[in-house]
Amino acid sequence: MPSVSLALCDYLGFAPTWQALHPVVTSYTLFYGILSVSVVAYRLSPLHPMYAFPGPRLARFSKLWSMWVAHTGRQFTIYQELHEKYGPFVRVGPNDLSISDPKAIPAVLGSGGLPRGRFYEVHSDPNAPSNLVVLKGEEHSNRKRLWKRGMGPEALHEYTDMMAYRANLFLDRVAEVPGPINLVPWFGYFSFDCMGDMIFGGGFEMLRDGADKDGLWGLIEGYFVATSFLCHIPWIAKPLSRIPIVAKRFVKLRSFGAEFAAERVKKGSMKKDLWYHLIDEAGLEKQPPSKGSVISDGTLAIIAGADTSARVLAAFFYFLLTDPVQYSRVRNEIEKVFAEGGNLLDTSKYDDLVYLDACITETLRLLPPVPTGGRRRVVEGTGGRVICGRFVPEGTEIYVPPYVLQRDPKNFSPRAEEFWPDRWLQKTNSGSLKEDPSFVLNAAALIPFSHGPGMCVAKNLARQEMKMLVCLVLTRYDVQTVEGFNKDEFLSSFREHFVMRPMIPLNVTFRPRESKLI
Ligand code: HEM
Repeated sequence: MPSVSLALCDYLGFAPTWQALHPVVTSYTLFYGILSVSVVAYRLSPLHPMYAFPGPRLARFSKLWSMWVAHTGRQFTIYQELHEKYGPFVRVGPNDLSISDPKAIPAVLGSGGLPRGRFYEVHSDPNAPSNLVVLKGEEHSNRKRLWKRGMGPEALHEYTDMMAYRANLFLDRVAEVPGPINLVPWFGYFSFDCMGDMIFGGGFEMLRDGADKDGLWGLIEGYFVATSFLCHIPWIAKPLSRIPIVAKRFVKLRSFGAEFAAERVKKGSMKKDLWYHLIDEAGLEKQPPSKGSVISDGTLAIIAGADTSARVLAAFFYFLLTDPVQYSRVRNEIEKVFAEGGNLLDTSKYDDLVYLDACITETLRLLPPVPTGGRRRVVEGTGGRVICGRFVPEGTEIYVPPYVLQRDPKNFSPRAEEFWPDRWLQKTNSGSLKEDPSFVLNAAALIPFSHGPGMCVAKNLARQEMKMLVCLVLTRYDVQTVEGFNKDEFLSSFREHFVMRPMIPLNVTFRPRESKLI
């Protein structure tokens, strides 16, 4: 081989340079070759502290396996199959574990559990202040206090009018569009507009345009695809972010946030929107947050909030539209709760929509928008952790995957893989199944919003937003999937890049109906 390259260099006229470089190149190649072989041998050997955990051989020695899995977008089903094969602990990377034992939920995600892993480093913009998801410890709790104020019952009440405006606009716009409508982007327009109003006092107008004209949604989807790869090699994220062409998504996202924030500050707001709470306009904090950190958090809210809610709405309508019995039950319940002349925007009645609530919960169980979840880390220097009776060495990153837990018959039985909202009503009614020993409902294993200190701040907001739109749509329209819609194909088209989304349209028709509700 060296003689071939020498001959080639000679032919090209590089021979003297090559001769000088040859020993250096050979030493480096040898050094890195031996190093790589030793690392791989160590990772596969019984000397590695993770040796006892079973898992695919390729995953044990290289991150390339995880990157391949991320590339398929089927990480959630691949992990489910691995757990079926290997049991509750699976080694899914050289130093990565996936645990599907519900007892791991408090141990890993709960307070006193583990901090977020290096996974999240790629979600941090190196040129902007950290957002909530990247902060740790006390800094995280301090910032979360502001978020909690912005998501409390009083604040939610304040957002109702904004949501109602967008939900009504949705109804008007779908009636104007000729022919069948693909619900997937339209739910996106709705939830992006809601988030924009709530955080920055408006500005997106995707529903009005019937399009994502500024490419914001596309930008976020691309961001999720990129980060779902990079989170497996977070050490590369920082150097990459210095390359302008790679960093452009961050820069664009940041400038979106900054532009909307500038507009919000200029216009002010008559409402106590989320910005009001995050920037602490009420002056409740000893140390008010910087404008930069609020821009980072506002951008995070768009990234974390719009896509997720839109995906749940699409999944919810999919289940309902493919099951006429459930569809009628939900609509009948809405009409009963609001009775004649009732106001569908009266959110205080939403707690009475028990069956609708069960349907939303069942959707979140079967298709959680963040199906594998973010990793947590056993921090170096802590000496490791015992989790569910097994010693886990320091430096390990741990998944507790919602999709796997929520479809496990040990947690939800019978019909673990089926849409069966009634399972959620057995605990409130003295349902006949409650006494049946084969009936299992382990509500603690339901974690679509995660659990513990890193849990979603906005789960009540998300539920309220979904309920409002469902109430309005189902009472004003008869909605049907178009002829030829293939329900199995739609279901198997879901792909995960941190957030899970369907890759084919959910085409429907809207037929107006008479309703006495307003
Ligand atoms: C159905 C809709 C939603 C789902 C399923 C969902 C799910 C999640 C999950 C699983 C996490 C934890 C991620 C992790 O730690 O690995 C999370 C965190 C978060 N979510 Fe949501 N989310 C939803 C809607 C929203 C909305 C509407 C907003 C914003 C207005 C939002 C803002 C956040 C924030 C700020 C965090 C970080 C919390 C923290 O670090 O303490 N989410 N969400």
